[in-house]
This record gives sequence, C-alpha cells and structure tokens, in this order.
Amino acid sequence: MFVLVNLKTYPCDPIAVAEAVRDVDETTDARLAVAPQAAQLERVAETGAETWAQHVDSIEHGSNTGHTLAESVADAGAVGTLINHSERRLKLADIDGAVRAAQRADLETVVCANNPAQIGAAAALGPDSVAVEPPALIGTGTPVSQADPDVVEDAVDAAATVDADVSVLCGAGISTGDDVVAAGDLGAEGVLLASGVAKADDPKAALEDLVEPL
Ligand SMILES: O=C(CO)COP(=O)(O)O
Repeated sequence: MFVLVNLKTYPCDPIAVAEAVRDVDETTDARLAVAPQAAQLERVAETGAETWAQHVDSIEHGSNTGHTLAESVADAGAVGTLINHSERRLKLADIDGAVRAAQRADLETVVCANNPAQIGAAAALGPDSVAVEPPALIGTGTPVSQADPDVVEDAVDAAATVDADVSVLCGAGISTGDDVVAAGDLGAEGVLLASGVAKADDPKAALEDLVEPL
C-alpha cells in the first residue's frame, strides 16, 4: 500500500513529519511519502523521505508569475505531484496540462477527484494514479473506506473501465491502520491522508499505527 501524507498548510513541522515518514518507511513493506508546501520541498527532500508536491501548473518555463513549474518542483527533490486536489481544483484542460507538465518533468502523478464519475474522467488523462476523496469527509476523521465503501469500490471500477494501468488511492478521514486495511480490501492501492498525521501530537506514532497491520 502507498501511504501519501499531504501536509496542506497545516502548522506542523514539515521536517519532523518527513523524518518520521522516512524512518517508518524503513520498518514496513508499505511505501510512505510526504507532500509539503512548495516552499518546503527542498528541505523536506533533504531528509531522505519520498517527497511529493501538492500541485503543479499547466505551464512551461516562461512568463507565468506566481505559478508552480513542474521542473522546479522536480529540481527541489520531489518525485511526484498531486493534481486537482479538492482544495486546489482545476478546470479539465488544466488538469490535462498539469499531467503533461508533470510527465515532462518525470514526476509521478496522482490526480484527485471527488467521486467515481470524476475518477473515470481523471483516469482518461493518463496519470499514474487517481485518488477519490469525497469532500464532505475530508478532515472529519470519519474514514471514507469505512463510512462510504461504495465510493471507493465504484472509483476502482471506474478507473479500471477506462485504463487498467491507473491505480486508485482513496482519502478523507483516514487515520488508523484499520482504515488503510479497509481501503485495500475495497481495491485501493493506497491512501491519501492529512490531518491524521499532520495534526497528531506524535506524527511518528500516527504513522506507525497506520502501517502496523500492513
Ligand atoms: O484531503 C485529504 C488528503 O489529501 C484528506 O484529508 P484528511 O486526511 O484530513 O481527511
């Protein structure tokens, strides 16, 4: 299972979380990664933790003030990027362009979507993975894999119908190892989570709990 920890703009210490991700990754067969803010990518990557960006834009080098260039994210040490997170939604053409930009920079891609229908559309753009995250459950602590299993199963089916090579993650409210196991049982190949680690008093203990049953 892939466990991708999105730090959003939570006021946590990204280096401490990254060091915990790195250390717990060494104890488990699961794959762990962390997605800090763009300004923190380089320092986080220097910890040795697998580092992801939260967003890249559909642009190339040039006159694009205030945008995030995929090549710069890769130069900072990121190996992948989220695209179209529920809190950073893009138009369809911009999702497509961001996937192309990430591929140009050799970044792995996870395109997020709110529901199974959007997952099918996202899979058609040819990312490495898609992630279904019902917005109503994000940040609630109510795990999608247990509260709304149909949405995960339907997302897995929707992606497989479009492109069997696109793997499916799920997210929203995931915070325990049982939530991750439930996600895997529904056909997800990983989870995307934030508050369960970023807001934990002890992020390393939270990560250990997440991977313990894997
Ligand atoms: O948006 C999410 C991950 O990208 C999910 O957030 P929570 O894990 O806080 O519900």
